Order: sequence, then C-alpha cells, then structure tokens
Amino acid sequence: MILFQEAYKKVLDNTFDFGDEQVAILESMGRVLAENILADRDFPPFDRATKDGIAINYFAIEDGCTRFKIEGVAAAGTPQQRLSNVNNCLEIMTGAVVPENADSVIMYEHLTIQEGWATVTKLPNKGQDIHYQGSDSPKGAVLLEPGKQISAGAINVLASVGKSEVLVKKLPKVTVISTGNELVEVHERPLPHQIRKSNSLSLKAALQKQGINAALIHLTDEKEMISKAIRKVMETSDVLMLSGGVSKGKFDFVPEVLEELGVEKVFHRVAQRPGKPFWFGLHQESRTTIFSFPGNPVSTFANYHIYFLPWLYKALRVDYPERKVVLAEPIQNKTDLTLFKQVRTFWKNGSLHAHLIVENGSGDLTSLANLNGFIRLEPRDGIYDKGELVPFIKT
Ligand SMILES: Nc1nc2c(c(=O)[nH]1)N[C@H]1C(S)=C(S)[C@@H](COP(=O)(O)OP(=O)(O)OC[C@H]3O[C@@H](n4cnc5c(N)ncnc54)[C@H](O)[C@@H]3O)O[C@H]1N2
Ligand code: MOO
Ligand SMILES: [Mg+2]
Repeated sequence: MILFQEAYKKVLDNTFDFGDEQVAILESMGRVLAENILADRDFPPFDRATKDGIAINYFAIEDGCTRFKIEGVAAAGTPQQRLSNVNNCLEIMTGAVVPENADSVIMYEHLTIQEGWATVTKLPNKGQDIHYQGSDSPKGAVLLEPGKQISAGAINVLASVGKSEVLVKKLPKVTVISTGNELVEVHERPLPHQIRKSNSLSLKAALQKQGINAALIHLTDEKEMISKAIRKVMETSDVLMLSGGVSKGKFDFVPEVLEELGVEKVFHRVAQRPGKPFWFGLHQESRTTIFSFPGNPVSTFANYHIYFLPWLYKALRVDYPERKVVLAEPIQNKTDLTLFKQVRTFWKNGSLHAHLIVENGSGDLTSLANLNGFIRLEPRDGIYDKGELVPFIKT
C-alpha cells in the first residue's frame, strides 16, 4: 500500500500524448486547441460605424456647419461610399463602412432629421463613433494559442477568421468494463440478491462531460472471460477503466488477470478512503493505461475525479485547477488514511464553503445524488476547524 501523494504523483508521471486531429468548428467546443489561430485580416476589417446616425467630415463642423444635406444611406453589408461634398452627410448604420472622406459619426439621438436635411443638436468630437480598421488586432496577430480550451467565446473568434475546421488535441479512446455476477441492466428488474449496474453508466456520463464517448462492457466474474475481454480492449483503447473485482474477494480476478496479461503494475492499494484497493498500471505494448477502480460506487466515482481527471488534463496539457473550499463545520481525520469526504458547496461572502454530506460509507450510492465534490483530509492529530481552507475535488 502506498500513500495518496505518492499514488497521485505516479499517476501523473504516466501520461502520454494522444496526438492531434481536425474537427468541425462546433465539434471543437470544450476541446484543447492544437494550433495558432491568426487574424486572417485586420479586425475590424474596415473603419466601421458604431452608431446609427450620419457620417460627416469634421471639417464642416470646424467651418461652423451644423446642418447637412443627406446624400444617401450607408447600410451594413454594402461597399464603401464617398461623400461627394464634404458639407453633406450620409446616413449610416452600425456596422457599415465609414464613407471615404467622412471621419466622424453622429448618432440619431443628437440630430433632427427633416426633409432630407440633418441638423446637429449636440456638437460631435472629431473621429467619434468609429471602430477603426485593425484597432482590435492587425492581420497576422495571434488570437488563440495552442493549449487553450475552446469556449463559446473562442468559437466566435474561430468563426470570424474562417476556421470551419480546427486542429485540436485528440481525446483518449476509453473503454469502461464493469464486473460482477450480481449486476443487471438498468431496465431490468433485479432479483432480491441482485442490483442494477450503475458505476459504468456514471463513469460514461462523467466521461461524456469531457467529450469522451466511452465504450461500455459488462463481464461476469469468470477469470477466462475477463482475461479475453481485457486483452481485446487493450488492442484498441488508450484507457481501460475498470470498476469492481479489484479487492481481496474470491471472485476479484482483475489484478491477477492484468498481471498475467503483462500489464505493468504501477501500484495496487492506496492509503485512502474511499477507493483504497485502486489498481493502476500500464500495458507498454499496446500503450494502454489501466485505471482499475474499486467497485463500491463512491470509490469508483471518487477515484475517477481524484486521479483520472488530473491525468487527462495533464495528458492534454491543460492546467488542472487546484481548488480549495472553506469548511462549514469542524471535522477530524484521526485515521492513518487520506480521507475524501463527500460535500455540498455553497457561496458565502464571495468564498466557496463546504458542508459535509450525511452518508453511509462507500457502498452508499444514494449520497451521490447530493454531492458536488470531495474534500481531502490528510491524517491529523488535531481538528480541522470550521473556516479552515481544505483541498476540494469538484465532481
Ligand atoms: N478482505 C477485504 N475485503 C475488502 C477490502 C479489503 O481491503 N479487504 N476492501 C474493501 C473496499 S475498501 C472496497 S472499495 C471493496 C472493493 O471491491 P471490488 O473492487 O473488489 O469490487 P466488487 O467486489 O466487485 O464489488 C464491491 C461492491 O461494489 C458493487 N459494485 C461493483 N460494481 C458495480 C457497478 N458497476 N455498479 C454498481 N455497484 C457495483 C458490488 O455489488 C459490491 O457491493 O472491497 C472491500 N472488501
Ligand atoms: O475504499 Mo473502499 O473504497 O472504502 O469502500
Ligand atoms: Mg470484491
């Protein structure tokens, strides 16, 4: 058995690059950018009116003119026009190209318009209400850099520079295997000694949140079958995630099968609760990373967030946020294990506080309906006081 910090470090020391791929712009949402995104033209690409009103040449104002003959209308989406006389004006709409030899825009609220003439009711400043060509970013400027997680805001930028396809980091191919004779499908009615399998669906849903579409396989507790299935899955998956069959029971075949298949055991068992019998290893030949989580529902769920998510982020070269929360009540950890306690957080005076969830151990899956994270408590003789900051793993 190894300490939590040691296990965590070993997991993070064993990441690898999954490569890059081109995806359609909308598919890139939430993915990690793998290329520089450059401005393909000046932003904005022309001097653009920022108000609906008239475009004038300020020379006329300096000359004492406050009444302008309207030559026409410049709408957004029409080519640049030209004032034929600098004492005239063009009506102009937000987003339209400022006419040649106009240099200022006056909004309708500062004008009266009558019979083809605009009269200024509030004198403008020279150059006002124009968004100048290239003033946001000049052509060729780097707008987004590799490593950035693509947000809806970034999609706006990608679309503006014409990136209908985007180069992103590839996500790992993940297969989730659940094991257990007692488990039946969600739509089935369990016999009194059976339960519905829930861990694999919960893992699949959590992976879905990361953009990963995991394959699901369920196996009964038969060693030969487990061995065959794992061998096959390792050929095609980057990650094999198992739930159950990893402890000391007569039917917990997973650790011996993995070792028989030549998977290098990095560690088995961590001084933590829940999730103690966690088995982590690598199959060098197929380049598969194996996260074999203990079957108790809270153990599988906790270890996915404690280990797999930081591992994934590191593999994708994205910073994993180190979060902390304020304890809303005192708590102890007089054990010799790192404890992960289920919490529900709430905002108070601008900081995130955590309430402990009443639960009945790592087999109590009903508590999973209420938590939104775990706090991490290292062993300590004294108390963790109310108001203390402790590490928080968001779920
Ligand atoms: N002698 C010992 N016994 C146990 C130890 C130990 O150290 N010595 N560790 C305990 C701890 S801690 C855990 S956690 C569990 C881990 O068990 P396994 O990984 O071997 O998992 P199973 O035996 O297959 O199942 C345990 C439990 O979880 C339920 N389960 C399993 N898979 C699913 C699923 N997909 N959906 C829902 N529920 C699932 C299963 O029915 C069992 O109730 O071992 C302790 N024992
Ligand atoms: O570690 Mo087990 O995961 O406590 O139930
Ligand atoms: Mg077991």
